[in-house]
Amino acid sequence: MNSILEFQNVKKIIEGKPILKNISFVVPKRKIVAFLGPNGAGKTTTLKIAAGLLEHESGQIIINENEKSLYKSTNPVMFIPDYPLLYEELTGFEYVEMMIDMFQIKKKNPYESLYRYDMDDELHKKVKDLSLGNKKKIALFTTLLSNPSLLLLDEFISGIDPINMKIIKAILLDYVNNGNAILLSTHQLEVAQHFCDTLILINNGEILEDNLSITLVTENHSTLEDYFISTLKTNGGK
Ligand SMILES: Nc1ncnc2c1ncn2[C@@H]1O[C@H](COP(=O)(O)OP(=O)(O)OP(=O)(O)O)[C@@H](O)[C@H]1O
Repeated sequence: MNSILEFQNVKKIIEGKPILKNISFVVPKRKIVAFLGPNGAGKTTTLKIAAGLLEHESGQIIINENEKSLYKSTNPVMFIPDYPLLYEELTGFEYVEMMIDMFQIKKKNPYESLYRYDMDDELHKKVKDLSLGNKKKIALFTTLLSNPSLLLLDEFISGIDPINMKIIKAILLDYVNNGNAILLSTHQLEVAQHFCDTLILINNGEILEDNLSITLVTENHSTLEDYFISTLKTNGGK
């Protein structure tokens, strides 16, 4: 099996307006896929549909080779929004404990990989007093506890300093190398260029490019930003 997520002609209408116009794309196994597009292109809507948080009008969504409505086992797809919603009054540690209970994590030591997040002292603070970077690290740690095969990240890599970015990158790389995949929406093209394997480009609810190698893009354009701007221009801007 090579793909973890497949959208086939998925259509979404909101308030009578077509937001996704029969979109099709694939997220392959063991890849970090950059989901790129201008503001309002349809990225968050797509991620929410893939996560099961929004319904779609027509088309098929295949996850791990099962049609979405059929999957029943532990949730294979997890979504982290641009601003993680955590319980602000709990300490970081209490929040982690609560999620371990909630997901009924049966691992011998669910805290085993927590050291990688380098949060020792921070976990004793209330979530509301943590920096955005540390909130994102807690969201990532607790999300990965349930062993999803697909991680959907909406603007996750913004607002993270270079040290935390290095930590997060290493964790996410190990995650995909273990046979999983990530679909990551971002406007930070420089980060995407060095972090992602392939890209999907969406504009105005239509897929302009699917499964395009970022190495190939940067061979033909000086940067991902250059590719993004010129491709959108060719396709009539926003
Ligand atoms: N609940 C809603 N009601 C009305 N319109 C909506 C709703 N949700 C999304 N839209 C519209 O759908 C379109 C796509 O929105 P979406 O948030 O998916 O875009 P995006 O690519 O994630 O944008 P951004 O990069 O700015 O986050 C936009 O025109 C947006 O206004």
